[in-house]
Amino acid sequence: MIKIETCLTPEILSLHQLEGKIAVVTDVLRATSCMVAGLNAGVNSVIPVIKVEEALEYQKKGFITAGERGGVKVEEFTIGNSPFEHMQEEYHGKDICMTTTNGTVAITEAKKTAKEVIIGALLNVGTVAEYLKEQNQDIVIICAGWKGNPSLEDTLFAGALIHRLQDQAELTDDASFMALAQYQQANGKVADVIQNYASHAKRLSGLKAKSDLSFCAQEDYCSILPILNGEAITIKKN
Ligand SMILES: O=C(O)[C@H](CS(=O)(=O)O)OP(=O)(O)O
Repeated sequence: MIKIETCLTPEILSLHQLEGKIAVVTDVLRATSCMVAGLNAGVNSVIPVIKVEEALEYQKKGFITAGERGGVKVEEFTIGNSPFEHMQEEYHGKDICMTTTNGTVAITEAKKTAKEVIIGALLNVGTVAEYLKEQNQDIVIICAGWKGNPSLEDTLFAGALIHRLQDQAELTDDASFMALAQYQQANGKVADVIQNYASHAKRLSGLKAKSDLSFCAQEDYCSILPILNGEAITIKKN
C-alpha cells in the first residue's frame, strides 16, 4: 500500500518527513496550473525561484521571466501568472524562470529533502495519479495554500488525487481524510465550489482574471507529468 500524507500549507512542512518520499506540489491558483498548461502547450522548461532578483538574473541569461507579486505581473518580467500567457505560441520551446507568492516557494522547500518532486494541478491530476500508482512509493501532497494559510482549491486537488489512489493507498493523517471528504462533497462540481467559496476566487475576480479560475479548475485537461530535474521542471518522458 502507498502511504499518503497531506501538508495543507508549507508553514507546517517541517512536521512532515519528506526523505525517501515523492512530493507532489500543487498551487492550483495559479502557479502549478501555469506550469502544467505552459509545458503542455510547448514550453521547454520552468525554473522555479523564490525571489524576483533571482529571476532577473535568469533573464540576463536569456530566460523568459514569469510570475507575480500581489497577483500582478512583476513589471520587468515577460509574463505574469495567467495560464493563458504561459500557453502562448511565442514561448513554445523556451525556458521560463518563474517566481510567485506561494507556488514557487512550496516547490523550492519540497526539493530540499524529497526524493522526487512532481508538479500537480487539477489539469493533470489523473496523469499524476497513474504515475504514482506505478511508482508504488510513499507520497506527501504539498499544498501551496495562500500566504501560509490552507486554500480550498489546493485541498480539492489533494482530495482529487487521493480519490484516484484510494484503492492502493493508506491515508496516514487527518488532512488526507479532510481533503478526500472535501473533494467527495464537491460531487463533480469542483469549479463551482472554488468559484463560490474560495477566497482566491475573489482575489482573481479583483484582478480581472476570472477566466483563469475556470481554466485551472478543469480536471484532466491534459496528460503530462512535470517533474523537477535539478533546477528545472520538465515533462517526464516514458
Ligand atoms: O497569482 C496568483 O494566483 C497567486 C498570487 S496571490 O497570492 O493571490 O497574490 O500566486 P501563486 O503563488 O500562484 O498562488
